[in-house]
Amino acid sequence: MSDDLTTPQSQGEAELAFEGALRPKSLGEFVGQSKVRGQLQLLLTAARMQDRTADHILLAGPPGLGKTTLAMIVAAESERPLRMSSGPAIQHAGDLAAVLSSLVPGEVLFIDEIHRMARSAEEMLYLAMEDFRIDIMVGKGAGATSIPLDLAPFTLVGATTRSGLLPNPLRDRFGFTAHLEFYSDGELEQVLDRAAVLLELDIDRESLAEIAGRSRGTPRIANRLLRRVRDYALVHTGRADLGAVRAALELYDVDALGLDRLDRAVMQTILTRFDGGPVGLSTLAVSVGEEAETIESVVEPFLVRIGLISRTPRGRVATPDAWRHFGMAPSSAPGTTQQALFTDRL
Ligand SMILES: Nc1ncnc2c1ncn2[C@@H]1O[C@H](COP(=O)(O)OP(=O)(O)OP(=O)(O)O)[C@@H](O)[C@H]1O
Repeated sequence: MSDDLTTPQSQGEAELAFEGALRPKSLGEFVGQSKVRGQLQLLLTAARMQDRTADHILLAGPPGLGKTTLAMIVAAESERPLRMSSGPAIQHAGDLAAVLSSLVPGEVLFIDEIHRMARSAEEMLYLAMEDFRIDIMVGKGAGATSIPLDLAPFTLVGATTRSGLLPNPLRDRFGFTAHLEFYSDGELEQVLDRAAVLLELDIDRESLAEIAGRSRGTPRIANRLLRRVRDYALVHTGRADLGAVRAALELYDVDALGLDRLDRAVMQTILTRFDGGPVGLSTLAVSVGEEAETIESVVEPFLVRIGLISRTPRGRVATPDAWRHFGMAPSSAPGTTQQALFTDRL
């Protein structure tokens, strides 16, 4: 993926430090997702009242909506230590055994991108989640034996952008699955307001609303756009007002709907090369030179959500709103789309 300002994935050390400073530390500070907050609050309170570890929790949803933040909050609210790992870091059952066997009682284990864990580790995790026990294989072939190892009780918090890829036996072992939704503009305004206070940035409500409207329902993107607006105000205008917001976001190619370069490339491909679709995911990915997974988990949910494309059994189709947004008329016969009419409105 490119280094676009609107990429919902986190980008590098500087952003990690910035995000760390802005992360809400408790459920009370966490903006939006009120249903999930209520569900988590109940689960954690019940566990605390019975002095036991909370049930395992699966956090599902697109990147940048607060899964890591919620895992940290689960540990903080339960007053337990937190261990962080990720699916790509667990490529063998042994990697997982090393983590699990070193957990202290009650620890919260966060596994980000849990759908990318090795299959052999997944199987080890089933037993660990259910019985707090693993079987360690020693030796190979006919002489191999398995040695049972008891684990300290722990709470697993798994995060995934692709819950559909998790095998059922793993999904079933989570006591609770939280489905995180994109944030409303009003909720993003609250996220931005809180961030502006923490960054000591003087910015008016109208400007916050403008940034919120271009943030693709994603707090990570909202905070990142705010940072660029802060830079713009510092270098050019001296104040973070509506003019600075519009100029900064135009400079970074973020349009009025929050579409970025990749979104526009996808839409242009569907509209102009495939006459509005339907077009299959892999064809689309090849046409725009991007991985199918990125299109499916990042670009498409947003474009569907704002009503520019719809998914049909035969592929992705541009909606009438998409033709309108891009100032184009749908063609009546395939291959005759009037590309000359194309104006990529900002
Ligand atoms: N509900 C929220 N209220 C305030 N800030 C939030 C909220 N959710 C997320 N953020 C902010 O957005 C940023 C990204 O959040 P986080 O890292 O938790 O997302 P994520 O879903 O784990 O993303 P990824 O899947 O890429 O790991 C953080 O800086 C965090 O402070």
